Amino acid sequence: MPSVLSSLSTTTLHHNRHRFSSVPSNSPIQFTNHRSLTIKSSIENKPKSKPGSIAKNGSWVSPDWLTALTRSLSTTQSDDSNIPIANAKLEDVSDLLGGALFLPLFKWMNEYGPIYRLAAGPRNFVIVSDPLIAKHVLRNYGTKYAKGLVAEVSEFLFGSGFAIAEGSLWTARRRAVVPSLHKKYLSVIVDRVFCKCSQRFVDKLKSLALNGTSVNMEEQFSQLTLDVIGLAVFNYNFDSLTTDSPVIESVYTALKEAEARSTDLLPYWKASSYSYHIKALCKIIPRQIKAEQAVTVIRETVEELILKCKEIVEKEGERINEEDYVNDADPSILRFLLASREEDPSSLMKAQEEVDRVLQGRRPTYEDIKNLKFLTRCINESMRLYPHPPVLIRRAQVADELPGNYKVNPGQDIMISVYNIHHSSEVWERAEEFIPERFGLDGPVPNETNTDYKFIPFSGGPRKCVGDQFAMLEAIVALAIFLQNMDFELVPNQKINMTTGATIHTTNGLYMKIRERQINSTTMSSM
Ligand code: HEM
Repeated sequence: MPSVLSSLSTTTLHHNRHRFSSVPSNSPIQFTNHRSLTIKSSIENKPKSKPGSIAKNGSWVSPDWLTALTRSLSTTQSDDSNIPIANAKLEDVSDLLGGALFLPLFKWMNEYGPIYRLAAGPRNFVIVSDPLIAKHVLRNYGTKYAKGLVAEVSEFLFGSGFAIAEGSLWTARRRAVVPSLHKKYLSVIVDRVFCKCSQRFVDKLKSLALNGTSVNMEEQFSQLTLDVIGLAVFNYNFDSLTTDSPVIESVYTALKEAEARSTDLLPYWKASSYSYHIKALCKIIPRQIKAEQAVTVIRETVEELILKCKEIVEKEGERINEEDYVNDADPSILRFLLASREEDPSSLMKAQEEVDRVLQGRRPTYEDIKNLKFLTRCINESMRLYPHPPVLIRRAQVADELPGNYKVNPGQDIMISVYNIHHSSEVWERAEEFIPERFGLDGPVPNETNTDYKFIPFSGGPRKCVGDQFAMLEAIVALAIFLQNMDFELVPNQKINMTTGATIHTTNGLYMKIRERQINSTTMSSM
């Protein structure tokens, strides 16, 4: 584990490289049957507290100022929770506030175990890195747990939108949206939307390849995603592949603001709803000005889309509820898969061979997807290593006892670190390595149920992502068409730092040299 810790402390993907390799037949990570995976479990493991760093029942030794603050806030309550308290250091906290939120959480998991308490600003969070505790919390949404803090800090962006709504409003919206993402709809948009947008995407890349310039692939994939969601959900052509769109930057800014609000020492933005003076203050604070401008761009775009959509629907004589639209897609599964390309050309070659064999040079159809098994596992494995969002947030509604005999009080904020669960060596063999075969090519596509919450990129329980099939199909089609048409290599010596704005992305982009691929048609047909 020390090597993992040291590589993470650099907070760069560049240093945190994965060695790709295949799983030997005697590996403990195998499908035992077609329904479930056998993977090491972690719940039996007791917290690995360092001697002297924390005392039993949460009293602290050598607390930093933030830990001390938590203590002062909670001294009135007796802590019989059994949950160890992480000793937050100033340097860790600056990482937490300005950089990639999930990296210090991983560091503390290795010090304090699969559950610990952490002070962040005036709040304290219980950080969960164990699949069974995550399962308990996520599945008990609606009875024992709510979204809580997520709704509070994102209200400025989403209003009472679907993703953060609670109670009967959420139930009604979920019931309305889920049926619209059914198989028939998905099979139609594979050709009409995913293939169409991906083809435009590679056509643009081919022209960029002629210039020989380095291409920021993160930006290109973000534009592809925006085009897909515009066309699929709103029947609207953003055409952001050929014209600049301010929406992507605005979404990043707004999500970063939501994340910052969850750990702000002084939640002054909250007071703006009742104090004129503080409201005025928000108008001159640069971070708030930027956030407000971003939200305006997003609102105007969404309003324009809804108007267009209404026109279309009214022509077709149907009614539509404007708040039932969502856009949660993010292409990082693609870009991080590509980032790993340099480290094991054999995985890339295997994926490219599969694409050539299955597609024989044509565009993918819905029926082809189930045969692109290795490509799908590469995406699953990328989502294990780079889950976005890397943390899920819930708030306890009642007193509860978590698996492992940990107690939480009503109102307790909980962060489920998906990143920690996915990177834990207690949960996964060779957790830091990129091994697409770990999921087994002939078994089911991994999800929270068949891995018992060890693999939860789309969350689990009642608030699980409704767009998981949509997102997977989009990624498979886009990547298949990309690999079919292009060869690429990372621009050497670039530092690829991770950051978060609710989801994982890079700080300065991800640059690649790309060129059009020459496919030998005789080789292809002989496969
Ligand atoms: C790779 C892409 C995606 C990932 C990793 C992802 C991940 C997630 C996760 C983790 C949640 C649950 C958050 C929680 O439990 O608190 C979620 C919720 C949601 N996602 Fe996705 N998502 C993706 C793409 C999409 C797409 C394409 C759509 C729509 C077509 C979508 C629609 C939604 C909606 C509506 C919710 C809220 C569900 C609810 O609260 O009941 N997502 N997503």
